[in-house]
Amino acid sequence: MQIRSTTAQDLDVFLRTVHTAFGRFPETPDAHGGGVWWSAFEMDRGVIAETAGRAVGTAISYPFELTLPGSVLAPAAGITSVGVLPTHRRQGVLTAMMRYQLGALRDSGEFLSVLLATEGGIYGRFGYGPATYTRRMTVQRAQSAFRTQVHWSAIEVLPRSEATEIMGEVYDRYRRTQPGALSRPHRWWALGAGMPPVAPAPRYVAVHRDAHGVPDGYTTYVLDNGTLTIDEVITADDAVFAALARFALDHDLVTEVVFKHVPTDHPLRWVLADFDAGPTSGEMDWLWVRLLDVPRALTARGWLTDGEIVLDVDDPFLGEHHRYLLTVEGGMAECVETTRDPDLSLDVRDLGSVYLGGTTPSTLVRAGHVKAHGSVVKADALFRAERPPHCLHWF
Ligand SMILES: CC(=O)SCCNC(=O)CCNC(=O)[C@H](O)C(C)(C)COP(=O)(O)OP(=O)(O)OC[C@H]1O[C@@H](n2cnc3c(N)ncnc32)[C@H](O)[C@@H]1OP(=O)(O)O
Repeated sequence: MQIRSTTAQDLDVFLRTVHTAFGRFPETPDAHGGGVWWSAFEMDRGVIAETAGRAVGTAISYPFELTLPGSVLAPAAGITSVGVLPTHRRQGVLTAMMRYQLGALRDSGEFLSVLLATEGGIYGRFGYGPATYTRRMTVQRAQSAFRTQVHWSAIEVLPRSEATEIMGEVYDRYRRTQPGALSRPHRWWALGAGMPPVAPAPRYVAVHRDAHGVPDGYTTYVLDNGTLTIDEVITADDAVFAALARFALDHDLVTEVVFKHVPTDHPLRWVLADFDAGPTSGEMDWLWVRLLDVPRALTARGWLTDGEIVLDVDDPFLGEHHRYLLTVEGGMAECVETTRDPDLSLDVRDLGSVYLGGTTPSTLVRAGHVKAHGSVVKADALFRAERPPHCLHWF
């Protein structure tokens, strides 16, 4: 078997192979080559596995910016379209592609990689840990009174085709403040790549404007048989979120509103007068994080609490084991190798899970994955983020 990087000439064979791996026929792109989930690929970022000159496996990465705690923007390679032909599975093709791809990313200076996993059992062995979570919230309109009245007069409903630029701008402001959020490059919006609501699927877009008429929030939704389903509410302002939620809940012909993606501990539940009016369900992992360079990743993120901690980090896939002293002062961290006794011994995949603050080290200690050599209270306080990380981007 051979693994090689792809070029623009490989697009057809890449798509044929990945569609066969997923058992799906490709959709037809629009006249400009866009409108399908893969249209924003950069083909020089892909890999193909071949046996006897025939493609049997694929993977590619997007050059994202990931928002870290402390509103720090960091480059992150978003791996996607991982597929191995049904006839070639469980023979180490994915393992070989991962080794090639993670090695190439490290060589090019990347220190973080992210992905969305189709199955929870695949990526831990490669050093990825689940790091953001999402769930749905369903509010019955009849029970939807807010504790404090909210007005939404500054909202306008636009056709999807007229809202692309506004959505791109509002999304970009939002994602800079939300730990766990990913950039959506202009090319991605322009080509209508991805999945609904960003792909040109039938959706309405409600845009909220501030006192100067500048868009500061939007929501994309569709109403079917009394259920108004909201794909995403995008704003950096919680009051605007409440206004857009009220708009949806005040919509005629609606019996319930389903917010498809809300982060853990979102204030919407508390905005409702009746706490039980916003039950949540369908909690799932979303973004998985892999640290490719532990000191660079740890010193890149912002920190809310001063302190120091010694981490003994095992990386079985890359065959590495290092002990680091992390010292945080004034929100900035230093990270150096040390021989001091560790506070925590952990696998790099578990470090990926706590990195954005979405999972506490103590949860993983209680799960038996992470070993604490003493109290874990300090580690929990250190890794906390300003708010639970959340990612809405599908790729
Ligand atoms: C980021 C993304 O793109 S997610 C998309 C992932 N792709 C898919 O779901 C498409 C359908 N599935 C596939 O194409 C393939 O089955 C893949 C890509 C998931 C796995 O490819 P393979 O070449 O079979 O993996 P490989 O042989 O390298 O397996 C490595 C190890 O992972 C395990 N593994 C592989 N797939 C799975 C799985 N779905 N669930 C649990 N374990 C798995 C294997 O058992 C093996 O374990 P071992 O080392 O203990 O023997």
